[in-house]
Amino acid sequence: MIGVSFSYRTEKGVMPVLRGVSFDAGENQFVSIIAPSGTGKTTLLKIISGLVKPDEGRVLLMGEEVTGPTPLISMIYQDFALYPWLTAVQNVELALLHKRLPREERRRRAQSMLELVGLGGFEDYYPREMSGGMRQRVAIARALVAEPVVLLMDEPFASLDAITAEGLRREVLDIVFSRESTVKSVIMVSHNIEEVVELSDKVVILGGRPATVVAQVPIELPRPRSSRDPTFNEVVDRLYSVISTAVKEAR
Ligand SMILES: Nc1ncnc2c1ncn2[C@@H]1O[C@H](COP(=O)(O)OP(=O)(O)OP(=O)(O)O)[C@@H](O)[C@H]1O
Repeated sequence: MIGVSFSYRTEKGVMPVLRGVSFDAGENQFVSIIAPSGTGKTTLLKIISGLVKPDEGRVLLMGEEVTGPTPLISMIYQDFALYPWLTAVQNVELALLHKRLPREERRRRAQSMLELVGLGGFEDYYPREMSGGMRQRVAIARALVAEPVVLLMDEPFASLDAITAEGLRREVLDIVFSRESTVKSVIMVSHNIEEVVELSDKVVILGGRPATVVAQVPIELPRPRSSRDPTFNEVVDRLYSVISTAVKEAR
């Protein structure tokens, strides 16, 4: 559960960014956050992950307050954030260093996560030898191997070409909610309304300055979802109109 307010303090003064932003991400729920650029989505993810402290309010994870970075919350970034001088398996192993496991066990867990994301056989590839889609799969494996309860994703498909993004989107739910994954909730920031409808159980719309939650919209389409389905497009159109009305009113 999240309920926070936050301002940046710079030499230019105090800039309120989030005001009373509050929502829940339940068990087995995929929640998307959608908002105009500069509204504070990335700031909100930093607060949820414990990297930034809210001025007011708190983030509760299974009833416990998040007071700093925790292995229970993993993050995936738009630009993958892999170390170029490490191989795929070494990048994934990095997320296990805090666990003080024997080296072989670390390697075994990293390898099995790479298999889960479809990269079995590519363990020794360096990021530069992989496509964007493969790099993002490594980042997903690295996020999952830490055994998080919550997975945060900051525009995870935005750097991928359309076809690669479509393929990875189709698989991502099966991967993050698979038996091998410990993830219970996913919170994704996205600008892409079709993507949000394809993946989400709930959409949280932020708007205004400072940003507040202007609407929360459940997406109740059966899965698997296809953008070629007319009811899918009706939901997309409805969400577009909710977003434009709500964001306009919040200005
Ligand atoms: N470290 C910082 N110091 C001061 N102001 C900041 C800092 N980081 C972000 N901001 C400001 O806070 C506001 C929210 O930024 P944030 O990056 O969270 O928005 P966003 O919704 O993720 O944007 P985008 O969609 O463009 O990525 C912006 O006006 C930005 O200029």
